[in-house]
Amino acid sequence: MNVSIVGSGYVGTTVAACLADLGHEVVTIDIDEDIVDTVNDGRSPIHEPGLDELVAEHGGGRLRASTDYDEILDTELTMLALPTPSNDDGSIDLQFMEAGAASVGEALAGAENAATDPHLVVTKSTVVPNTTEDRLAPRIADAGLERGTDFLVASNPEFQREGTAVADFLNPDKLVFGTDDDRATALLNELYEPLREAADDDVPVVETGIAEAEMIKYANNTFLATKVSLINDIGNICKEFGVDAYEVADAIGLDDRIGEQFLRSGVGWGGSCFPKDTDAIIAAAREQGYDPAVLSAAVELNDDQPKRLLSLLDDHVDVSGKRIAVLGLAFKPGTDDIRNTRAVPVIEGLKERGAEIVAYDPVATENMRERYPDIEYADSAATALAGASGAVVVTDWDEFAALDAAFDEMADSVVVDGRRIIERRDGITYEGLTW
Ligand SMILES: NC(=O)C1=CN([C@@H]2O[C@H](COP(=O)(O)OP(=O)(O)OC[C@H]3O[C@@H](n4cnc5c(N)ncnc54)[C@H](O)[C@@H]3O)[C@@H](O)[C@H]2O)C=CC1
Ligand SMILES: O=C(O)[C@H]1O[C@H](OP(=O)(O)OP(=O)(O)OC[C@H]2O[C@@H](n3ccc(=O)[nH]c3=O)[C@H](O)[C@@H]2O)[C@H](O)[C@@H](O)[C@@H]1O
Repeated sequence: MNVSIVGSGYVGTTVAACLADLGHEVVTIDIDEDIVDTVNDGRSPIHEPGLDELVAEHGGGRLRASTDYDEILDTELTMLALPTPSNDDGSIDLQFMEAGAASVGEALAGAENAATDPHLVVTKSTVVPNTTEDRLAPRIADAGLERGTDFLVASNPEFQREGTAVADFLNPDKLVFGTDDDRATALLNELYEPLREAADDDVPVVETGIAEAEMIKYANNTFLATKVSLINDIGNICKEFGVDAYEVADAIGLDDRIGEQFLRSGVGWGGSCFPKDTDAIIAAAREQGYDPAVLSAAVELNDDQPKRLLSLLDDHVDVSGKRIAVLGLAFKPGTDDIRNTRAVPVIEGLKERGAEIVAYDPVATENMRERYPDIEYADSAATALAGASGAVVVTDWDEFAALDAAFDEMADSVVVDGRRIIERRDGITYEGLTW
């Protein structure tokens, strides 16, 4: 199939490269010329394992990028993979989605030889229920187009994680097709047929309504975020009792009804989506007159975990004027993404205490330097630790597990681990956040 994807960021580029790898002809459309040039040169605009290879193989060939919305005219369907950031009140800012939908409509309306089949516009981004219906379809129609004749809309939320996006996209637990027209369902089935054939296991397809599909995405993300907050709550109780929360989690994870995943307690959840999506669905629910108590508590608990980490550090070191190492800046390992990383509240707390911060991350340093140009960045964990009077671990990068002799070079070997990643215990003052 010929496919266009508007927005060539984390999701758009990953989906595009994977669809090209599965045999589709894909063009991404982005307003950022650097991103477009990068993709066409066969380079990935983002750090994501496996993506460099796919873009190198298909970039400039079956995978192209452009700034020109008219490219969608040669395609059968267009996915909107545009940002849906938070407004100050937590609701989602739809300006990028609406701008993209309007541009798609204008391109379709300006076609000299209008296609006979309606063009399918798929909402890939995460949007609250009824957004596609109430806010996006009307923007497409604004160009003088008729829904059902000139265009169709659908929701096909994406469940990939950063750091494993390529593998997740190619082997999803499920595909969700939210449609109100059989022609849209048929196009989505055709789009994903090669993926389902190539996947390691059977991939269930959930065919549902558009608003249901939009809500499934929020239910999925907020359920997982709440699961982590719940294990953090349990972990905080464990710490009070001197109980190892990881042994507890391993045991409860054996119960199929609980499941072993997302039971790693620690400094909490960050990233571009859990915080944003939780806030967005809480704001949307409140607008309807419902106040989601559990989700609000999950957010509150998550906000407290970095404070608990720093308070454990305070128990051992007065950090004012002392060199303190922050190990890990990305919101999770495998990515250079620092959006809503727990490292930010940790750095803020250390700054408030007057600490001299030295930070290290294998890939996210440059992104963090833009946000905090004034702190010191080390080029290795060992360099960050050398001479430090304390260290906090914020991201569970594998390389931190093996740190050993580097702790002996600290001025005072106090290590507060927010991710249960450090293996060394002997000869250092080690505090786990929930163990
Ligand atoms: N990052 C992730 O792992 C996941 C994100 N999502 C959702 O997918 C959506 C997109 O997220 P990301 O890919 O992370 O965003 P992103 O910020 O990485 O990428 C968005 C891209 O859209 C481009 N753009 C902005 N306005 C445009 C316009 N009018 N026309 C063309 N291009 C434009 C930007 O230049 C940027 O390259 C969000 O709703 C997010 O919640 C869903 C699942 C996973
Ligand atoms: O909508 C999205 O963008 C994506 O959000 C999450 O993916 P992602 O944020 O990339 O990463 P996760 O692996 O879910 O981790 C999120 C945060 O939770 C934290 N986490 C995760 C698991 C755990 O057991 N403990 C824990 O603290 C991680 O450190 C990280 O800060 C979801 O897992 C994806 O399904 C979804 O598509």
